Amino acid sequence: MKRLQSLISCLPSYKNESNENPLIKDLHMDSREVSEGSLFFCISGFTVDGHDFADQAANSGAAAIIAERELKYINIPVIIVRSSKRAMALISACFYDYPTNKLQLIGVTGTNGKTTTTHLIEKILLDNNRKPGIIGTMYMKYDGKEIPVQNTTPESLVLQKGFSEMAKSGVDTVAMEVSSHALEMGRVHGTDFDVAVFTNLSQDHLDYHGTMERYAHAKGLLFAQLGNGYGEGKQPVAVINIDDPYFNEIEIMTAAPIITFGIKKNADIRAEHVSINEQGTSFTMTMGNQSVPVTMKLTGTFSVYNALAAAAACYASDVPLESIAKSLETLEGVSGRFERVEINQPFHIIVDYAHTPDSLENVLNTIKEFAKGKISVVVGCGGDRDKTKRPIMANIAEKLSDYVYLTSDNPRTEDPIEILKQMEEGMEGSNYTVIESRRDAIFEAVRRAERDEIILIAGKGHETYQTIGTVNHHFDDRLVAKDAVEECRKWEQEKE
Ligand SMILES: CC(=O)N[C@H]1[C@@H](OP(=O)(O)OP(=O)(O)OC[C@H]2O[C@@H](n3ccc(=O)[nH]c3=O)[C@H](O)[C@@H]2O)O[C@H](CO)[C@@H](O)[C@@H]1O[C@H](C)C(=O)N[C@@H](C)C(=O)N[C@H](CCC(=O)O)C(=O)O
Ligand SMILES: Nc1ncnc2c1ncn2[C@@H]1O[C@H](COP(=O)(O)OP(=O)(O)OP(=O)(O)O)[C@@H](O)[C@H]1O
Ligand SMILES: N[C@H](CCC[C@H](N)C(=O)O)C(=O)O
Ligand SMILES: [Mg+2]
Repeated sequence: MKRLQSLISCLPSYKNESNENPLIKDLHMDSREVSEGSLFFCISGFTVDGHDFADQAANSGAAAIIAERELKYINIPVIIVRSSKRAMALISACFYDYPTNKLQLIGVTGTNGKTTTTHLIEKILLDNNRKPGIIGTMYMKYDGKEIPVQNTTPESLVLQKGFSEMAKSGVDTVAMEVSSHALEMGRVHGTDFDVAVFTNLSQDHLDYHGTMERYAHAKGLLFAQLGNGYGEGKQPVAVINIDDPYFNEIEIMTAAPIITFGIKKNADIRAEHVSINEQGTSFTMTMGNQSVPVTMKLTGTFSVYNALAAAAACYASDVPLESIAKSLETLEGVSGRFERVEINQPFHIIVDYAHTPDSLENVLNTIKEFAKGKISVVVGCGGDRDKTKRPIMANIAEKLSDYVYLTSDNPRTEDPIEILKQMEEGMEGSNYTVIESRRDAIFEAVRRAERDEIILIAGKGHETYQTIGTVNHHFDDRLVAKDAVEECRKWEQEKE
């Protein structure tokens, strides 16, 4: 708890016409959650304007309000700022006593591989007797708890509270995903990163960023803020994929020392003698004159990149290279990423979170390397998201497989049939079918599967819901695939 005046004194500028100095007990940006003594932030959102809920917040006991314009008929202090979101980030950090100064914080950004890399980092740290926390697409996780999150990178007040709880429970290092949306909207403003990791950049989120240049710039903001307001005696480090075409755009954004990683170019941490098979990958991880062999169960060249990114981040966080290699060897995999569904069926099912052109291409190319039979793909594209990736993803699925089932992902508020039509524009031949219901598409793919075929079910990975309209329905690709195999078995037995 802090007094209002002390909280607003952390802002670079504000207008306050009240002399009151109430005790602030909590921070809220949703009027429906406001309780007695809260500070309410009016955020002008994409759907509604939080300023319209100021009176509701005041009626629910808010002690003061932060807004971007004067508000009429409100009889609690209203502090005017230029950006409520940025002010919220700075005040949240202050309210929770700057928790990121007390933690080693590793931020991971890039189009693909963030969730995977943060989990690799978590594994390495756990094996090295550290107490890691994770924040990302799947959850906020620490001390045996998994707390659901609404966004990959939560809003600043959720984030700072999370850091604070983590620090209190003894977490020493946090690996978090930092999305381009969060960077652009200032959700991580006021957060003190020790290590910033760039995995890669390829097409996604053009609905939001407009162009690849703007998208790259947003990712670069993580590197621009690296070392700002830095805790004494600590040195920030940037970990950057040197093989990525956007390396220069990212590297130029920071004054911090850089550790590069890669396979093709001369990187600081690099993988040599890379060998990939169905069971996983093996390579030699080299840094300076140190070389360690690595064998891991994650497969595909993209997994080697994720391993190198995690290795470099952990190395920058004082974990020796040999320990890193050992931890990578015993990692089982990350939920919904290249996850196999095997219940003794004579073909294979892989569930993967590929929901961008690049990730789909990577996963299918990996599958092609060891496929003994046909490859089929069940794939859709999310609604209310980048429309331009839809035909591209469909085309990649067609080019790199034998048969495609175009289906729904999370249609959200869009018409699923319209999304499918846009995907279909990318198809050149006729080896595909359109089945709107994802469940029916998975069942059809399983029903038609031949011996040794590999069915890739792409796009939803670990998700346990499907968002149709604004409603989340329970849906888990892995469970539906199992149901399909079992149902097909029953049909076969009935036929005999
Ligand atoms: C486009 C976007 O980022 N939207 C985020 C935004 O929602 P919004 O602007 O629609 O909010 P709004 O409904 O207009 O509400 C505006 C304000 O009024 C308040 N309000 C609203 C109603 C009410 O009765 N009272 C009230 O006070 C709201 O709490 C809010 O403060 O603010 C919400 C609350 O924090 C976010 O959860 C929401 O993320 C949505 C779910 C989302 O899908 N975001 C995506 C685009 C995103 O951010 N994705 C990245 C990951 C990308 C990647 O994987 O690379 C992420 O970090 O999650
Ligand atoms: N380094 C990589 N390069 C390209 N594709 C990758 C890489 N790592 C993972 N992928 C693919 O991307 C999918 C998503 O991986 P992951 O969840 O780790 O990414 P993410 O960056 O966290 O995604 P999101 O933006 O949804 O949070 C994986 O299922 C895999 O298909
Ligand atoms: N973080 C990603 C998740 C996409 C997952 C996919 N299943 C979809 O719904 O499009 C996004 O917001 O674009
Ligand atoms: Mg993620």
